[in-house]
Amino acid sequence: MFFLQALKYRVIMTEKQLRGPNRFVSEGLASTEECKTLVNIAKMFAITGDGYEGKRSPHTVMEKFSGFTLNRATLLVYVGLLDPKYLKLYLDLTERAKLRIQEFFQVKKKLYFSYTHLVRRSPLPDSPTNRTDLSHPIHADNCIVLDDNYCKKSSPAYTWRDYSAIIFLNDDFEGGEFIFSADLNAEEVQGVVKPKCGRMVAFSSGFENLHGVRAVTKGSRYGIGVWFTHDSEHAEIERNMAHQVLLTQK
Ligand SMILES: O=C(O)CCC(=O)C(=O)O
Ligand SMILES: [Fe+2]
Repeated sequence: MFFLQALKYRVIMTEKQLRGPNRFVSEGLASTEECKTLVNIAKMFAITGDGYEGKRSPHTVMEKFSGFTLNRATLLVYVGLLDPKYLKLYLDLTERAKLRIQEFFQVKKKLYFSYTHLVRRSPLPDSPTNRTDLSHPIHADNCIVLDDNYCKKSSPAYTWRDYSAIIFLNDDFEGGEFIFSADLNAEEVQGVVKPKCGRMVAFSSGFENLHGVRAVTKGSRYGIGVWFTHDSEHAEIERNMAHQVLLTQK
């Protein structure tokens, strides 16, 4: 059902256009049908703060963040509230992302999923459309940026993350561009990625890849964040559970 449209996967931006190391943007990872399906599922099941320790607005007070974690998708299938084909699609799409990342970066060492998170970002009703804050301030994914020259690789940062990716699912909203920046204030933006169904931005998770998200000023932005690690201790156990649950559904 999900492969009605042949996918033409291709890398559209690399280090040169994005002006920094270990980063790329690709298209055609997901079909229109697949994006629509996942957006609809998220509309039904995303919960405020899911995957953000319950916080409604973890990155800016101007927006509401709702999540649909792999964990909850699995649970919903387990209790019979979600058709297993949707969990399978969630797994398949993110698996495709992993293969493409391994291919592009020529990853030789074993790579594990570490965390998978479908997120909706929506402006709160009273937030102005001309706001200048970011939906997600500039940060690195595996260390805490203390200043423009130093990133501390210690808790509460997810220090084990080696590669990061965002799979975008829609474009019917305003703002919400993903940006790579040379500095914490987004004064020197190196690359701008406009979300769109099937587009993916992927990069190594360290200080070399400072990034953030511009304010979402209208509508809702849906994307799946996927993080990978070489450290088996931090492999996503929810993914194994999801596969186990799918086996019992046959
Ligand atoms: O949603 C995005 O485009 C980026 C999110 C992000 O950088 C993060 O969650 O660490
Ligand atoms: Fe990030």
